[in-house]
Amino acid sequence: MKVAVLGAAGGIGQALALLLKTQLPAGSKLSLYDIAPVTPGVAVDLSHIPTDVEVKGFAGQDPTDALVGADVVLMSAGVARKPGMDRSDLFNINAGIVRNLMEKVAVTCPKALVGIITNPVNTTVAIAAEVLKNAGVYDKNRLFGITTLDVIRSETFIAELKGLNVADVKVNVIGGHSGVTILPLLSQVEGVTFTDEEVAAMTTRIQNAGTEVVEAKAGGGSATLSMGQAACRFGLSLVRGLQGEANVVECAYVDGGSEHATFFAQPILLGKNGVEKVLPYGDISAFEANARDAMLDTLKGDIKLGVEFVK
Ligand SMILES: NC(=O)C1=CN([C@@H]2O[C@H](COP(=O)(O)OP(=O)(O)OC[C@H]3O[C@@H](n4cnc5c(N)ncnc54)[C@H](O)[C@@H]3O)[C@@H](O)[C@H]2O)C=CC1
Ligand SMILES: O=C([O-])CC(=O)C(=O)O
Repeated sequence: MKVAVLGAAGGIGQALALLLKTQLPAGSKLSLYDIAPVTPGVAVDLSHIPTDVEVKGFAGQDPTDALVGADVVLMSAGVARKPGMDRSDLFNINAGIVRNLMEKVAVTCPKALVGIITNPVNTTVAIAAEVLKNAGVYDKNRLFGITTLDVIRSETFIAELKGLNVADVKVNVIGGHSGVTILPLLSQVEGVTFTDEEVAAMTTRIQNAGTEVVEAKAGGGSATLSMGQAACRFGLSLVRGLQGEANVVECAYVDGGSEHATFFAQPILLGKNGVEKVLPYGDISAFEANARDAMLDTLKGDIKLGVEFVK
């Protein structure tokens, strides 16, 4: 199994690479790419950790060498938010970065499962899809916007509020990955009841959790360590699916035939070809149905921006 991380010298990339070096199945290969010249050194550093995962690092303008033979590509290349910015403010720089990297993915490892971390995810995933379509290699089951950070935040915050063991808390987060498009389905969390006030406050906290980190880091970037953990969880789930493990389910932002929008985050069953099955997200409360319907214009606008950028 070969996993490539693009943007590997950054805050997320280094945390993710460390977690993958220690958690990928024995015999895996980890390929690190970033434009930053330090990247081969990051790989040498990691290679001194005694696990059976071979690490190689690549720097420079061309990711091709890092992508050859990749089964999974996780992309966090790009710029991060500073206080006062919205995720959509990253579009101007990150749209071109994602397009250029995806053009290389399309040529070098068109069958790889690709997980996009780079913001604004609602838009960058649409960009990635258009690039793959233009290259004639698009498979909607192999492209994912990684929204796992919204899931792990939800699990953490709910466990804290309700005094639960976080390992027992499971929650689906649907929609997209910014502001009102992030919708945790609190009504489905087993063994927990929330007052209306708690639902409103918890939903807002989860939607604003990225900003919480951006403000706390005071100009030093956005979530990197929790995102490293989230991307590792999702990347390992992709690998487990590829290896034929049964019942691997994650929420992700996919082109899954949703009635709501071309791309929509919801639970998916992962398998040997990526998305095995898009799962229904189940019954939701009136509050959640309202929030879902209210987000759709924003989400569709974000997607359109990505499609038009490539056209
Ligand atoms: N999906 C999600 O839930 C989350 C997404 N993010 C996003 O992830 C992205 C990365 O965040 P950080 O790692 O904190 O940023 P960072 O600035 O620490 O790292 C980004 C890395 O990308 C590299 N890079 C820039 N252009 C590149 C190119 N053309 N090819 C290869 N590498 C390139 C930079 O050299 C840098 O090492 C941001 O867009 C951020 O908004 C952040 C947190 C959560
Ligand atoms: O908020 C940001 O800019 C980074 C991000 O996507 C998150 O932490 O959820």
